[in-house]
Amino acid sequence: MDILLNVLEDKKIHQEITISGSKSESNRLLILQKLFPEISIENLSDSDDSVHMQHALSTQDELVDIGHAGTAMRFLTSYFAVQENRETVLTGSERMQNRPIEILVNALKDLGANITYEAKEGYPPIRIIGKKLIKDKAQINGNVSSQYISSLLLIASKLEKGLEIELIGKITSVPYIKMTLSLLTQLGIDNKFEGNFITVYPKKSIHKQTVVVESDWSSASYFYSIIALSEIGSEIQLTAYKKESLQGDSCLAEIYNHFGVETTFNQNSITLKKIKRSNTSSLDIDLKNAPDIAQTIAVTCFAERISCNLTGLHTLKIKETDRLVALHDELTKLGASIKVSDESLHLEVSTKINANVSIKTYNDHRMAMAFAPLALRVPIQILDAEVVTKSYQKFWDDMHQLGIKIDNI
Ligand SMILES: O=C(O)C1=C[C@@H](OP(=O)(O)O)[C@@H](O)[C@H](O)C1
Ligand SMILES: C=C(OP(=O)(O)O)C(=O)O
Repeated sequence: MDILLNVLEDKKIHQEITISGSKSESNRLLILQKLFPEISIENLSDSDDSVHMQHALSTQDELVDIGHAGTAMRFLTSYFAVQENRETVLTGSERMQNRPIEILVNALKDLGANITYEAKEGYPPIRIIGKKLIKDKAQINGNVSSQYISSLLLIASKLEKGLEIELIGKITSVPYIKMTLSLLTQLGIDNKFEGNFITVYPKKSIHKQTVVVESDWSSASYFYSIIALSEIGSEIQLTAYKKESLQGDSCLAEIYNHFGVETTFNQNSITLKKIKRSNTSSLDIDLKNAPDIAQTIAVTCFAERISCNLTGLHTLKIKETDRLVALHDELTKLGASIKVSDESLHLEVSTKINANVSIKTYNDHRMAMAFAPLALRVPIQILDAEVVTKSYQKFWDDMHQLGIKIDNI
């Protein structure tokens, strides 16, 4: 489905939007619920990635296909490794078969797991013969994806002696590791993170409890961008959010101050308000702790004529697409002057934004959603717009609710 977003004429926005639960929290809790049936979950994410996770956890089929869902691929690798008497072939989309998994597989094999590659060494599909793991110490490289670490942490309390993990090298996407540990703590599973060592203590069962998932902050980023581009006085209220978030992307509230967007925390929601024109001409932001909002910020800077230097982006090359190349190519079509390296992006101030450009999305939900706010400036075409469902089912309905007229092309 290719679509045209017409220019939003009335840029004074006043709307309320409800966003579904965080896909990161949801996919952790779905694994934990399978290990500890005492857990009930509220405000679960309705994303494709969480649907894939639920399906994978309920089927008895040998072949489990998780589509594009990185968290499902990584978290289920450890989960199936400890399912005794079960053999699983875990696979995903063509892109998933090119997203590396070797670091996690090696750590699990060191713990005693039986995992082999069905095709390319180091990549899905993988064959997992579930068994009891008896070792309690692992080492893992922390610089490629934090999901490998969260994956081990999620099963750790069910190992006989728990697990001590030594993280080697620099650690990336740390808030996602802390999210995993905070959820364990909330459930009553003891753990500690000191220096480069994380320990999770064994736990057989927990108290019956309900966990309410906070709504997804990465999804909120597109509304931050829209408010940044809107008229002064515009407001969007988003539910259900809280100040003490487990999600690292809640740093949006601070970052978007630079664009004149103020965040107010209400009881169960946030209000984003455009309070002033941005007086920033250049931004320098390290996003190693919040890689998923890099595309949103780059597009906001381009539209707001702010130059930016985004660093800490080394994980972007192995996400749904190579996001650095995708951003470079699509922003260039719009008239941007942009340079990327393997871990950074530098954008100069552009004098104009080309209209009616077709944005390719490369099977990446965030490419479609990050470019959508440009409809506050120029008409823009988004190709394969249905990709958004990976994380945000009703994204285009919500854009329509804001007043953006959308035509199929
Ligand atoms: O653990 C998680 O839920 C996630 C961790 C991050 O991945 P990396 O650790 O690979 O950067 C993030 O980009 C992804 O969208 C979700
Ligand atoms: C990188 C992402 O997801 P995953 O790695 O879980 O596929 C994302 O949602 O931006």
